[in-house]
Amino acid sequence: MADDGLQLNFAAPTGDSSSSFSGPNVKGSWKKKRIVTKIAKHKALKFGSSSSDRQSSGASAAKPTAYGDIKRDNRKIDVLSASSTATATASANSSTASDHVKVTNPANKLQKSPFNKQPSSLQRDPSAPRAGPPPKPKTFVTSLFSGNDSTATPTTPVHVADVKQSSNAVPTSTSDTTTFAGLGLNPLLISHLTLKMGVSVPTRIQQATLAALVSESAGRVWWWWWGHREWNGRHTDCMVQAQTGSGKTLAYLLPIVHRLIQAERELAVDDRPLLNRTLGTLAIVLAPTRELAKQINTVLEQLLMYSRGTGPRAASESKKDEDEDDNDDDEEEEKPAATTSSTPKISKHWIVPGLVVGGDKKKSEKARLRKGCTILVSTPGRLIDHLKTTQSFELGNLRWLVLDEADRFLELGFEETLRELLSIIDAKRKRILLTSATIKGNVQRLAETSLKNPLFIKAADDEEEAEKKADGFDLAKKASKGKDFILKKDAKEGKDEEDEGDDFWEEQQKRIAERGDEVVDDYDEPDEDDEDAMDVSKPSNDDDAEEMFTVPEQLKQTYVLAPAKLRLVSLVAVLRKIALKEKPFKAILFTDTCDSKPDEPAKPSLAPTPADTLPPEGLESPLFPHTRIYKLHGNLSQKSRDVAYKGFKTSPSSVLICTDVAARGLDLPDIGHVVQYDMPSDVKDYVHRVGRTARVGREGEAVSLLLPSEAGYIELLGRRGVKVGVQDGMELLKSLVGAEWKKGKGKKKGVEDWATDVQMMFERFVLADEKNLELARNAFRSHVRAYTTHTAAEKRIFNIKNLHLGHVAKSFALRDAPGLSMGAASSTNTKKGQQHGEKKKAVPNLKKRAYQLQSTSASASEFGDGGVQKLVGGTRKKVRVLY
Ligand SMILES: Nc1ncnc2c1ncn2[C@@H]1O[C@H](COP(=O)(O)OP(=O)(O)OP(=O)(O)O)[C@@H](O)[C@H]1O
Repeated sequence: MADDGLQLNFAAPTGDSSSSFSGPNVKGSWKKKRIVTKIAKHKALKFGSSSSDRQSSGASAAKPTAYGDIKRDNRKIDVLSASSTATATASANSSTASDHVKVTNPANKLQKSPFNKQPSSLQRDPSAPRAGPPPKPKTFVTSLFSGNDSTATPTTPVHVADVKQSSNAVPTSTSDTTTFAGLGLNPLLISHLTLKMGVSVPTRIQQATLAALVSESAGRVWWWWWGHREWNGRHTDCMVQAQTGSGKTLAYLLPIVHRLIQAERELAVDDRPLLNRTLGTLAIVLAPTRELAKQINTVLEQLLMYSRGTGPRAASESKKDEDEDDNDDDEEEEKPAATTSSTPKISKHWIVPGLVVGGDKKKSEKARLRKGCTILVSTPGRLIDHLKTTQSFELGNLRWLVLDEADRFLELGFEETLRELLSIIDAKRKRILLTSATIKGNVQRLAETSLKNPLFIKAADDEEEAEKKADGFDLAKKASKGKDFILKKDAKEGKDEEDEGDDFWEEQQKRIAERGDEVVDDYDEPDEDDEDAMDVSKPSNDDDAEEMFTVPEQLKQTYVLAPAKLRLVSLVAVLRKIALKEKPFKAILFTDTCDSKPDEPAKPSLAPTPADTLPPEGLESPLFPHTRIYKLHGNLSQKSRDVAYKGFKTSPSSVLICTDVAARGLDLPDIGHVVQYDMPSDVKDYVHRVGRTARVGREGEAVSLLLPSEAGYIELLGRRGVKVGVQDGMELLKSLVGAEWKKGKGKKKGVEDWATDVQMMFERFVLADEKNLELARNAFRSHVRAYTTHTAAEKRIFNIKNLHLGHVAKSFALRDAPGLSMGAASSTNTKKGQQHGEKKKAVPNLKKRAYQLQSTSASASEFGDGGVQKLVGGTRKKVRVLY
């Protein structure tokens, strides 16, 4: 091991943490002691020093544990079969459980974690020579496996989640009413979808939206086009909800394109179409992130190739326009689109896609808008910008507005912006669609106040319901918590259950009127005197807290309870395990924040190079052979974002370290794994994050790393319909064996040694350079800051007062917790908000939550016994701001 002034010690800190620091120079005997300790530990690990050994050596309180006996059988993930009454040990012995995930209730039984080793002196081989008290080492001594939080090791399984059939897959059984043709989709589109896009059967949500928005008699197109708002009975607007990866993008694009084609045909006079791009923008699709907007635009471009075959004019229109528009040449004549003989012909193509997103050149966007973009995909900030500054942006004929990931807009503080936008186009609009896998109360509120008599369209969750749908277009009509209104068969004939629906909306209106303006307090510290509020097993009072979610059933979700000191090595272990098992593989690694400075990685790089050299084009780390690691977060330049995203997509084996900027909508079919190093600040984001894998019926796995103190999160997820099984933490660490940056570093003796070595590699890497150190410190601060931003429902679990900052520092490869300045990020966020034209009041009130903590290396060291409590002296208000 390179001499970095640091030695390892598996002895746990005693009550007096300072004893771990300085002492007389007894180097020789210390080394000897360490060797002896290691031998004893190695023996214990290798030859079955299990609970009984530990009990006899002072660990008598430790019970057999659900995860963690190192000598246990070699199952990869601890995917356990369990009944509600089986004990964890029984579960562990089940051998046929590989298809099951054991879901435990962490709040049930708590016991010691194997992560939390007894002092190594207690494990010493009694025959080992030892004279007198152990000498105190001169150097800084640390152990990953002692002094860990062992408060919440789950043991009692409460639910077995059988892996069912894929729930977001394309249905296998079809009938007339569940095919594109049966649903009345334009034949041009059907043949294009089948021949060119590999889409031959609609997914359930596509069936539902097509049934609602397409199955109209052709004659109605006239009425629709010329301004009859309520052409489909009474419903003009829709909310569309379906699981992640269930095909929502085509679910809303297909009806739009279909309608435009129909309108073109209906309105042609003597084969001369009346419609052309000079009508301006007829449909706008808004996406919360640039990557998602680009992805939607790509799908749209592919779809609009329907009429071209070999002459994809519209698809290349954007690119061509960009080039032309850069020269500001807007004199271009419309040219007829080429068609192939294999697809039905239309005389001229006029549906032109357009993309305007932040980070792109505004000048060329303006020129494109001036020429006319029939369907425009945009991010909200840039759209507002054009609405305000681009005079030639024609919206007089706008017929559709789609908010993809609608709830995300509201979270980002765009509610006012959206209302502004809706009010601008309200007089002209014909249809607004809100879509998401998670439609929260805030979206419903927006719908209540801004949508006209909306339909709630939800995909059937199971085959049975899908079958029902085949019989009669079930459309969940209106949403209320836990209550859907299903349109019966006769809805198709124009008889829906509108009375019931109207009552619902009237009630909602009343509720809003009674409630008055809501004051949102965005840092609601849980009241510790309120027992209910602090009890994780009880539902929160949060208005949205008990919303139920569904995730794809074929998605295997597990969690690992890793004490803070072991979080970093556990993360490496998770990724190594994937890398060793699957070649090639793609994984997304979510972290909670990016650093506040541009172009710095969200976390210390997973490669042994200076942290800020994790470049857009990625790096390979010897820890994960043949795997390229990329980073993506909102503070990167657009160019870096594009390069990183493209690199991640095209590399055979790759990991994308990212923030929630990649949580929504991104569709990469080959992502097999999602890893969460930090939990998102809202359960619904958990659903979106894990939804990056297991798309359209494919397999996928999601692993979350939780602190023992956060174990209540699993119960909370369970209450919201998301069942997560447990993984064996110590078992997982076995994949660290062989992990090193340089070969030949001496014989490793056990998993703990490997884990410690990996941790040391990171720490040395961070210590090697002041810049790395600062990056790691920033990441630590960002993390602690982000920890305070959980929703009210989760603050009981993610309570900053539970954190041991010294241990948390370890998870950032720091040896001591740096000082915290909680207000530091507000400026970044504020800037961001302003950049998006956000009103001041919509900016999260960071000032309120930005209490400042002062730490010293002694009090916040991993050896200190204090977490935040010590630093804040019990309550936040008493904190002194020292710098
Ligand atoms: N009918 C279909 N048959 C086969 N594949 C489909 C079908 N419809 C969509 N897909 C594919 O499914 C994938 C996921 O689609 P999409 O991104 O629209 O899902 P989503 O529901 O919007 O997911 P998220 O909620 O995560 O944004 C895409 O790769 C798309 O090409």
